[in-house]
Amino acid sequence: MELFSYMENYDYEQVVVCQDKLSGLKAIIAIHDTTLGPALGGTRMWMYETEADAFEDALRLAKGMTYKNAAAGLNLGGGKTVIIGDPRKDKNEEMFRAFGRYIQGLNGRYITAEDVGTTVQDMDTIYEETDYVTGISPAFGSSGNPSPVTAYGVYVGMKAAAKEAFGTDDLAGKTIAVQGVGNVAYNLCKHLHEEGASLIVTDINKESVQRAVADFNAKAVDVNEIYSVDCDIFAPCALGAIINDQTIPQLKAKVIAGAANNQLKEERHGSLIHEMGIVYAPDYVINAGGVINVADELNGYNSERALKKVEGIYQNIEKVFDISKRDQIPTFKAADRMAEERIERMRRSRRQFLQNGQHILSRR
Ligand SMILES: NC(=O)C1=CN([C@@H]2O[C@H](COP(=O)(O)OP(=O)(O)OC[C@H]3O[C@@H](n4cnc5c(N)ncnc54)[C@H](O)[C@@H]3O)[C@@H](O)[C@H]2O)C=CC1
Ligand SMILES: CC(C)CC(=O)C(=O)O
Repeated sequence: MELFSYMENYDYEQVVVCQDKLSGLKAIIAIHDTTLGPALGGTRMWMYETEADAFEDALRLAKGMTYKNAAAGLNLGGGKTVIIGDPRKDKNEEMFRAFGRYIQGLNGRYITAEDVGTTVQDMDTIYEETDYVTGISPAFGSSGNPSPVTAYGVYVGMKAAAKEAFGTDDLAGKTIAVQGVGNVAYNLCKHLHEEGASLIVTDINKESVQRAVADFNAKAVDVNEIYSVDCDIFAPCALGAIINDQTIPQLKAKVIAGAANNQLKEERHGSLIHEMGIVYAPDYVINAGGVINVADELNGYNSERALKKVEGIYQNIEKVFDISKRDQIPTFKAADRMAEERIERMRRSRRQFLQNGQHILSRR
């Protein structure tokens, strides 16, 4: 990847590469755009096969956060971090404390939280070194693990997508195929099971599958079967780029509505599923519950206020469908249009987020 031409092409502000030999920290902080405010996005820890894969994931995720925060009506820009390593065996306290010092050095331009492979405990460790972290333990007056709230947002967004596809937002009796039953999707399955939906699940982690089968009477399938099972709704809740040339021909679902970031491998795949008549709930609109929840910490966390805003994902998904039909464009483009119009309106009045005065999260 030619990093500078990629950054120039997609308007990235900053990429910070961090290493700490003692702890083994290898992190890439990507800040895409801070027109709306400080960049907020989670920290993902994953066993990337190559450094190029890690850079690509960080950059794609960071841009996704710009659009997610804009579309959710937040005064936040987009950024994300990836840490290269196995979250099950490479973590140590020094790693996250060193990472926290790198974040503190950005002086509030980037605020982190959880994502795949990181936990509330990791955020608490980061909090030892920097103010610019959210999703930390409620003991600190914070919002805790964002995953259950993300799951609730995906649940209400999925209901809006079902109404568009089936004429009703009642999910009772619907068959939903869930890819990846981790933090978010386990909580999503709880909501769906309680509403009377039938669940088909898969995961590379067998224990996660067994838990979903036991708790929600889910049917388990192999990871490669999930795309072709007979279902009404496909819910991608694992990693990105899974809507692609290999998987699209297998799909039987009428709706795609899931938590995973960057579900479309390329934009053309969003156009392809639109032409096939599949109702696609854009990933960064439907999965914004987590960031809406942690963003509420910037005003002094109030769970009731945050959840009320998360429920608005239902109307936000409906707004995307309205734009798609009005302008005759795929839903992923309608979501981009909604986000870009908000950013442009704000860009006319200010440029990058610069730290002036006391940052609300600043304790030092
Ligand atoms: N945690 C949150 O609040 C938010 C998460 N997201 C996105 O939602 C997705 C899930 O996030 P979490 O639940 O937090 O992560 P997680 O790591 O708890 O769950 C992901 C699950 O997917 C499984 N998985 C990975 N590759 C797979 C594959 N090829 N096939 C089947 N399963 C596979 C993993 O084993 C894991 O159980 C990610 O894309 C994340 O970026 C988006 C917004 C907020
Ligand atoms: C609070 C975080 C989970 C936000 C984030 O990184 C995301 O929505 O992907």
